[in-house]
Amino acid sequence: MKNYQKLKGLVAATFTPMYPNGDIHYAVIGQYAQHIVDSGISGVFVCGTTGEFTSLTTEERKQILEHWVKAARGRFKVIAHVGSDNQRESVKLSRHAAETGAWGVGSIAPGFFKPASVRDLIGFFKPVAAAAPELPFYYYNMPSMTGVSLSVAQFLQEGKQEIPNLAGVKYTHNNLMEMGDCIHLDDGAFEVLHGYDEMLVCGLALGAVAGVGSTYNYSPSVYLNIMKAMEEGDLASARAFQMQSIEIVKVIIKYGGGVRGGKAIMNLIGIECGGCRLPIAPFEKEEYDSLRKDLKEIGFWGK
Ligand SMILES: CC(=O)N[C@@H]([C@@H](O)[C@H](O)[C@H](O)CO)[C@@H](O)CC(=O)C(=O)O
Repeated sequence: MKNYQKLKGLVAATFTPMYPNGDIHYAVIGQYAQHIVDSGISGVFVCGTTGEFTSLTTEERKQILEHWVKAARGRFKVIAHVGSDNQRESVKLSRHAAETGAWGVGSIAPGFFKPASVRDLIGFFKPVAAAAPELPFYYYNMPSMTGVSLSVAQFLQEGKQEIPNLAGVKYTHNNLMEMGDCIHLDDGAFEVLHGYDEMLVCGLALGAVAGVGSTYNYSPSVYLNIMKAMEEGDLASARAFQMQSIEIVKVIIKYGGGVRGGKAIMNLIGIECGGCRLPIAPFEKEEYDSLRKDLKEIGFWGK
């Protein structure tokens, strides 16, 4: 694996811009990338949950990644999510990510047929990571979606023996005890990327230094403020900013969660991400009016 600088700061889990008919609106990615630069975000995680990867074809995922790498122009790190229930598709995506010039790769566990053991999970990921041997590989742990609740610490320790480019884990779970364990495993040998935006302060308190999240796309300053306050040891301010994030997350939950609600907020801030693909329902005009009002009430647009 190449020598690389570990992740630090905010990594935005990107939305996939779409036209009203569901086709990918690739042209938006240039403007979106500039927004990422202007927001002070260090990287993007492309075609993950927020990017609706399960609703995209392999060819679309490749093209979306190519647009992001091109638009980034080295100004921020581009991590390709290459996960799939189909290991062979995942290998193809991983190889493509390396050829395209992605900075790193990540993969979620297969969730339909689930690995029964850590050994099986390692076996599943081994060729995927090996298809991009020079890039850091991150396990995307998200038991709420995959139903895979294997020990992450055990995966990291045993996985490192067989996956030389295993860099760490994108930890989207609220088991903070396990998360802390992973951060301190083998004297901090692994990167642990915090995954739940509404609890970022908890991950930072345990020693995480980077997070991957969907709400960073449209509220970067809230999270940059949390990071700054934590670095300065100003817990009261960090907590106050975290409460702002919680208010935002409460709003997106009301509108169907991070993908549906978040995409609608992106449209409201002027990055035309459009709607989601079914089975995520379209956003109605009246919902936009009500969302705008709810965001105003929590001071999203400023006082
Ligand atoms: C379950 C879920 O979608 N989690 C989000 C969070 O950013 C989430 O939207 C946020 O914490 C609000 O709950 C990210 O961890 C997902 C993510 O990184 C991705 O899109 O790959």
